[in-house]
Amino acid sequence: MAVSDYDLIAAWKQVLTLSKLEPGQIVTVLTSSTTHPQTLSTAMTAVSMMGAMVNRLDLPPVNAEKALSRDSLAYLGTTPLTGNRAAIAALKESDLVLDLMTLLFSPEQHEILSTGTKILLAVEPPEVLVRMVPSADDRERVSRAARLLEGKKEMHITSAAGTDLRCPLGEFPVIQEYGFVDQPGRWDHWPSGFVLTWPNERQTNGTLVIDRGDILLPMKSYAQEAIVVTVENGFVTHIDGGLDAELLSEYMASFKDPEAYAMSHIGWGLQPRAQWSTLAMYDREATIGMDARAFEGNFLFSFGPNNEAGGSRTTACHIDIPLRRCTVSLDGEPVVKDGKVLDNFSYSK
Ligand SMILES: O=c1ccc(O)c[nH]1
Repeated sequence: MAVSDYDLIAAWKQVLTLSKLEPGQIVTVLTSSTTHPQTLSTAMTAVSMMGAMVNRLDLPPVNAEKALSRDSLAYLGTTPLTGNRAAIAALKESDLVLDLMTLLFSPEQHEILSTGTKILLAVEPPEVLVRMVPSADDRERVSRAARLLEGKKEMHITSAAGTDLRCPLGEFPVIQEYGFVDQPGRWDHWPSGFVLTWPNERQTNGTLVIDRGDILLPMKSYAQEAIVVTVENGFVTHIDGGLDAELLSEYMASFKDPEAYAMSHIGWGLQPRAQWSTLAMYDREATIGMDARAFEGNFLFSFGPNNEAGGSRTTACHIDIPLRRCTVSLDGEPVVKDGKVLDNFSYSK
């Protein structure tokens, strides 16, 4: 559904206000060849309307010779910033970077954040941005879930489909994604609405069953039949099933990188305006699938990098898989039951 400039400018002003943008601050909008023109023009207009100074830094796309997909989250690590001292210097000097290109999981992103620069990723289509424009309620919902996760020793995930995975916790921080950057040095992603952390390195054991209807990203497909994934000491050792399992296996194997099989982030969805069914309404390349990552009550797990959380794994292969109908327990206490965020923590729309 098309969006008017008026509505998208209003959405940008809401996000920038929640991100505490001040008059006179410097904002750099980071773009590349896939940046949506309306997202770009309305971002620059909204920043100027709020009295901040706006730059645009346009960088050429990279990885074409390596990536098997045009999804900006499918091939990670090297970005147009890699080795680009002048561009990195400009972003470090900015108070806020609006990333309309995708730096996520890049080492350079951390270097820039460490100077206090805030980075907000926004690459979904305009109507998805407007539908899930973040709110203070989103932050409240996610931060309450984060407080539940802080300090816990184990996340145990089960499902009727057969998932039974134990993830010892404590080595990595809890990360909140609620769609705006209200603290210096914070990164966030608009749209989002989930809490995540990483399991202790090499300590996850058990089985993950990707059931019929669960979503594979960046494939952006709904599994047609169950895929059974075995995890031993933090790494995937078996991927069994039919064609979907074969496609996932072959894709991961194409990276020829053992780190691709490592457990990456785990957590659960908390965005009531995100829907499991949305992905079925879009062409594969029209979205990066944030509805799938954020719909309320999912169990979102991933394989591959952990540099986002301070780890050393920067593998280019990054798989995100949100499961429906799981029970997620923290030190024996369920926070999500059969895909429903528990009443004491559920949130009105
Ligand atoms: O916002 C995101 C997007 C992808 C991902 O793996 C984590 N967070």
